[in-house]
Amino acid sequence: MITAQQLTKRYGDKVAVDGITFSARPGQVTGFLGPNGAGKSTTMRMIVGLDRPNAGSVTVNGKPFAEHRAPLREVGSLLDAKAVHTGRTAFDHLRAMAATHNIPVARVHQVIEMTGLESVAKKRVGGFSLGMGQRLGIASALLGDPATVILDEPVNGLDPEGVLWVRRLMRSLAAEGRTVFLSSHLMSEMAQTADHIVVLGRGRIIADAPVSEVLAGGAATRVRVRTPQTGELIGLLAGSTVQISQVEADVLEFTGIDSPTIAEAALANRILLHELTPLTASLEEAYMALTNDSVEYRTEAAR
Ligand SMILES: Nc1ncnc2c1ncn2[C@@H]1O[C@H](COP(=O)(O)OP(=O)(O)OP(=O)(O)O)[C@@H](O)[C@H]1O
Repeated sequence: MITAQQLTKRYGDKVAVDGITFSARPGQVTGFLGPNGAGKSTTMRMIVGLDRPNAGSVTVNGKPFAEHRAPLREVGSLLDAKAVHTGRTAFDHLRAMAATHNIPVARVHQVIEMTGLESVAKKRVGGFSLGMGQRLGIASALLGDPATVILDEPVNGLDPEGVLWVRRLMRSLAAEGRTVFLSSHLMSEMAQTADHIVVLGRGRIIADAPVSEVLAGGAATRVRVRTPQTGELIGLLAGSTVQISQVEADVLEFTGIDSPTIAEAALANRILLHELTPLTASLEEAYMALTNDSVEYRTEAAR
């Protein structure tokens, strides 16, 4: 369980994390989403005691991270996959970590197997690909068999098979009753992995809800209508709460009105419809709608 209350971090004048309150619960995968610079990494660093909050607090399994006697057994984290001594082999790296916490070597073998690193365990970490580095980072995070797992962008650099593997692993860790907290700037990835998401924008929480709710509430649903009588249908339905855009000569897209209402109005006015399709917003669209005003750096094209 992770519980943050009014958690705040400033760097000089910059407020990186602005009084956020949220929790990540056992048995669930909680996705921590936000555009670049939103404050995700800073929050994660505070959770594991690498950064000190200026105000507020955050606890893991009921205590601040630093107060746990054997933190690796409570919280496993992957914050920077490159922060590994590159001259060591993967096995030696894990064995050295295990030794600091009296974790038996048998567990080192177990996590190597769990993360598919058997064939490279005796190779130097310096020669690892990004994907292997991520696997090693995840192996390190799981070493202490922790109740809470925190991973910053865990699928970064992984190929599609690796992405699928991480997704399944995260689901299985949550199914075992662990708290799984993952960050990403991609909603599409979280949609398939997380039960609950917390969305951050410019250091503040802009959504904290089950994935299904964010999808339903994030963006207005559109309806696509194909009709040879576009002019008549526009004349009939255009109003202050209904927006209509003409997509093709005979295709309109409506927002602010649902498909049964359009069908009934068309029937009553003898307007022929060739197609009537509700277009539910994708999670990606819902996320874009949510974070639209909170992107710190934006390319000209996306403005
Ligand atoms: N050590 C630091 N000194 C000064 N500013 C910092 C420092 N670390 C982070 N920041 C600033 O705080 C804000 C939040 O950064 P953070 O890395 O937490 O965001 P993020 O959501 O993890 O982004 P990304 O997805 O790019 O990793 C950014 O504006 C960043 O420039």
